[in-house]
Amino acid sequence: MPLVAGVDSSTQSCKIVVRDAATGALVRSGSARHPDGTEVNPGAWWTAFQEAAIAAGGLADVSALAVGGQQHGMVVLDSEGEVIRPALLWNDTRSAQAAADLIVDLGAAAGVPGEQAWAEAVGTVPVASITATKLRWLADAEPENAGRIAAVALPHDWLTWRIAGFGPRSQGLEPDLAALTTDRSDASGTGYFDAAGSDGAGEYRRDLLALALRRDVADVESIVLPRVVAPAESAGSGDAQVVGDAVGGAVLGAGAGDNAAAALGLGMVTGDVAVSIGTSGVVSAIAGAPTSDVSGMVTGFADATGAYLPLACTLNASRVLDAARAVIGVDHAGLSRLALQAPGGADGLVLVPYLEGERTPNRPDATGTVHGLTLKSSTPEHFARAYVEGMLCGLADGLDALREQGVAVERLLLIGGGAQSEAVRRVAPEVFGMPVVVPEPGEYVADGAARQAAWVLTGDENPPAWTTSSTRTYEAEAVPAIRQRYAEVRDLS
Ligand SMILES: Nc1ncnc2c1ncn2[C@@H]1O[C@H](COP(=O)(O)OP(=O)(O)O)[C@@H](O)[C@H]1O
Ligand SMILES: O=C(CO)[C@@H](O)[C@H](O)COP(=O)(O)O
Repeated sequence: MPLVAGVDSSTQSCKIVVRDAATGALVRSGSARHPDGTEVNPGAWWTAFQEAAIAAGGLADVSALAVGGQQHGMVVLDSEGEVIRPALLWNDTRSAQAAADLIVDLGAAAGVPGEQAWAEAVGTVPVASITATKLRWLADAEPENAGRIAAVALPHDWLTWRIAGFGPRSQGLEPDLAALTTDRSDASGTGYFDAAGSDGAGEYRRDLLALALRRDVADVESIVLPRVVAPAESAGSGDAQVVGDAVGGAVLGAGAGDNAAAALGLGMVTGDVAVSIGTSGVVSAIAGAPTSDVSGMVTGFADATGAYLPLACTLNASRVLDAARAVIGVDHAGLSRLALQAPGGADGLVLVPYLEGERTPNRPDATGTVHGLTLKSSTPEHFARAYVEGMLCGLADGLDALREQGVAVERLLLIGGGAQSEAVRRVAPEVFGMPVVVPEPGEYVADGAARQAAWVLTGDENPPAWTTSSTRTYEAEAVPAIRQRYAEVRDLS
């Protein structure tokens, strides 16, 4: 019975699950940390992948493997396969001005408001997270580096390429840029890929790549963009020489952006909405048709099966809880306990959680603020509660934005590292105003990648019907005052 591996190369770590291809049963798993920071040398992802593979008991017996990864990161390669500069990650906000400039530029060219022009072109109004804005930043701030670009890839594309045995010539590897692959879900987050184009298969918009790099279209024709591999198509095979016996010639799946992979791992269907509390806070849903939100709150990405994945993403999620732990001096369990000891609404204490600036809404220079502090609310319990509520209010705004785009919201699934917090699980229904379903703790991005790998093995029309994990539903009376108070102060700072 063949085994498959799924990889989640996420912001904070690399996680690998090995599952039975037929049933989806978990066989073993491993993980390794990524370095901190919003600018990372991709070599660190490769190192972490190898460490995670060893922690997972090796991958020599695995028949297929696919990589889910943090979206949007800009990996620029020269003609020798060298990474030109460290990758700028999705949560790096230095390209905020570039995003604003690109909106103006496309609007001027199209003769309509820039937000409309982008929403119509690729379903997404650029913010600093989007890859195209990072390329514009590179063209402006580091023109010499921009001039050396031979290929642009995303984190999961680059890692798949390395696993397939390609890499920089300086390391004795074959720098075959034409062997770079991606998938429609991750490509849809670049800002230069129209997921709905070419009858829904998606197509690159080289004119937008050229706009980002301040060049003519003819000048970017030679830049290699990864080949977009179809959902159940093979992207090649792992090269044993590169990773010893770690990958052993496994068939490679296309891989996916992490949120699309999570949807596949959860077995999401229309009406399901995932609320993921990782480094990013993500509210996403499967949709049969593309969205184009000119407000920019919802990005019109693609899923990993050929459908769409409208999504609202905040910069401030699990790390808000980490920050609260640091401020109060407690561990995860302690923070949860304290938060649940304070009343709903924390007696008017509100945290606006823009600790890293914010992306949804687009406020890259914002900071976090605390409002309504009184003698009564000056307790660790109230602060713990305010941090949990503030983080969830940011996600509830994203959920509203999805509803405004006509997305059906029938079931909320709470996942990601932060969903392990009992306080988050219990406060979430009060804030969202509906029950939340918590699947058993797991690596749903890596699971989705594993399911994709199994799908490549079968070659069937649909992914294998793996049993989904058991869930627990958290119900509570809605506490509308939490969001009302948050809305009053959200835009004050
Ligand atoms: N029990 C817990 N309660 C709250 N947060 C937690 C808990 N366990 C882990 N986390 C947080 O989850 C985050 C990692 O989640 P993860 O989904 O793996 O993130 P990413 O995919 O962005 O790397 C960390 O910020 C960590 O502090
Ligand atoms: O930017 C987005 C989605 O648009 C983020 O969701 C990244 O894909 C990073 O994910 P995590 O590592 O936080 O899970």
